[in-house]
Amino acid sequence: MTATHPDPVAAFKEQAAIAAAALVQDGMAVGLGTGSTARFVVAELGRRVREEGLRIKAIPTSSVTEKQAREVGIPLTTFAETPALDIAIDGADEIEPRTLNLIKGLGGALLWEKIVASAASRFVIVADASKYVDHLGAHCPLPVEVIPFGWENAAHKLAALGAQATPRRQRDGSFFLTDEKNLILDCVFGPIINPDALSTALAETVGVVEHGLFLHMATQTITAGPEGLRVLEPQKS
Ligand SMILES: O=C[C@H](O)[C@H](O)[C@H](O)COP(=O)(O)O
Repeated sequence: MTATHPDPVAAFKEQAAIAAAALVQDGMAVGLGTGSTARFVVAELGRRVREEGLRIKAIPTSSVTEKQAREVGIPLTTFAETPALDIAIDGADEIEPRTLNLIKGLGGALLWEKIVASAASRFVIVADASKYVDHLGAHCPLPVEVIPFGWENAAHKLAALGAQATPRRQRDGSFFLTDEKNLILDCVFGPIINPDALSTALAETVGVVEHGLFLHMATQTITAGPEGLRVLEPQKS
């Protein structure tokens, strides 16, 4: 299958997605990511299930992806049935190319995404080449999922860590709610020089359920851009 999308950035996403979907083999348990790039992965895996008889079972990372997976005919499983996954394939908002540390969650699915990624032997990221940055936080806010009760208190604590924290809202002004009915605080930290320290501080913040720093998790990134496909693995420090 080759990428066909008329929009060039979407075509790069589709190209990366098709290359990553080719890593999935018969019998695998697969984590299905969320977002505009992961959407192409789910579409391609669905095509392989229908046209090539690929036998897989999958766990989706959001209700949106679950709906798409059902529509394209991918059999779903649960962690009760399948506690470990062979591979998870997902998008990213920012990628640090040396470590493959990531920011994820601009689509609001970071909590289920991190659970699924942590259950997978291989965590493959698909993206267009514009997602590479020198330092995480350079362009994107860091999404932080917090429980609704006392979210202002959590925002205050995040401000003390250096963030400008804004609750994500929908077009009608109401709060955006995650699949777990939590809120997202979009936190502008600027370039994050020590992501490990920030990750630890966020994990210790009461009221924070999870955050969008995915550190030391990605085993491979597959990106596509004007220079073609690029496959990276984390460099040993
Ligand atoms: O919550 C959303 C996810 O982390 C997405 O995988 C991420 O935002 C990348 O999405 P996209 O492929 O649409 O840029």
